[in-house]
Amino acid sequence: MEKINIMINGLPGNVAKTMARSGITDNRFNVMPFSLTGQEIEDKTITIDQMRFELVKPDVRDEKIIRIKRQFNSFITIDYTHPTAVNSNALFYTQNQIPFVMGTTGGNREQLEQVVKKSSTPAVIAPNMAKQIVGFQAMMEYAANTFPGLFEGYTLQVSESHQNGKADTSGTAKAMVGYFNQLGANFDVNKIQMVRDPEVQRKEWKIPKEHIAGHGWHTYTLTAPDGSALFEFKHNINGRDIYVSGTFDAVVFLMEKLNKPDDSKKLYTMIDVLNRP
Ligand SMILES: NC(=O)C1=CN([C@@H]2O[C@H](COP(=O)(O)OP(=O)(O)OC[C@H]3O[C@@H](n4cnc5c(N)ncnc54)[C@H](OP(=O)(O)O)[C@@H]3O)[C@@H](O)[C@H]2O)C=CC1
Ligand SMILES: O=C(O)C1=N[C@H](C(=O)O)C[C@H](O)C1
Repeated sequence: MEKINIMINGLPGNVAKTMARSGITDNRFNVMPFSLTGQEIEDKTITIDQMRFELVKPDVRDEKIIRIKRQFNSFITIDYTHPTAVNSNALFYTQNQIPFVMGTTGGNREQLEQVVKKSSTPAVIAPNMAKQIVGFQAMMEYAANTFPGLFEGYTLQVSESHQNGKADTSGTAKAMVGYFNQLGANFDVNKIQMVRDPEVQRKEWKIPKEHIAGHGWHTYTLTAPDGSALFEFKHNINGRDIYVSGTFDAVVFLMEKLNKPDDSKKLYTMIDVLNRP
């Protein structure tokens, strides 16, 4: 089978690096030696496992992409950049007809979805690519659609802990709140408790020392009005390796969609990817 060209955007960021390391050794893919990066990055290149990537800043990307597209006439992009870049990057991909997997959280999510829906460019967008978490989301979606109001009157508490540099509230937690609200919880996403203090993470949350710099821990607690019942759901992820497999499945999924050009649907989630036959 022909290798799929992938461009991993967001280097030298943490998740983009994890994707690059795994992509280089995955024989389904040909990792392209370019990565969209932030305007402030000073280095012009970065080397990962002996592969050199040219870092492409926002002010030169319009010109650069013409040359990249000449060199690689078909490719799929993976975006693990910054919440402030989500909407402009999605616009860039759709304008240049580059199918993309958007793992980056934050930005204006409604606008993000609209841009894809109105375009001719397919994309998989999800705040969490860990397949086991996506499976949990699918269960929540089923419950929300099948038993709306099941937790009417219950009080919901949501807390999430991530590495200190994380810029936004957990996108996963926000998505989960959507399901809990369908189940009757009546919770405002602005009430999600964000923990970014390494000392609290180590001492109170007992997050292993070696993962303080890279983790995503989430707890959702539902308490009955009279306190007689409590339901708690947790997903605690150390490191970033778990996101690789789902992201790469999403790339393969998009490639299959591109090979079926009659499909008018353009916007997909990781639940669609998980449901792939
Ligand atoms: N969907 C999922 O499963 C997962 C999603 N994520 C999300 O992925 C995103 C990245 O996370 P992480 O790697 O930890 O973050 P980092 O801050 O480590 O990396 C982000 C990188 O993106 C760069 N960047 C900034 N602006 C742009 C731009 N316009 N175009 C391209 N690159 C840009 C940053 O540069 P600079 O430093 O100059 O700003 C930085 O190098 C976050 O939104 C995070 O929540 C993370 C894990 C899993
Ligand atoms: O920034 C992270 O690290 C993560 N971000 C995603 C989110 O905001 O939900 C997914 C995961 O929690 C890791």
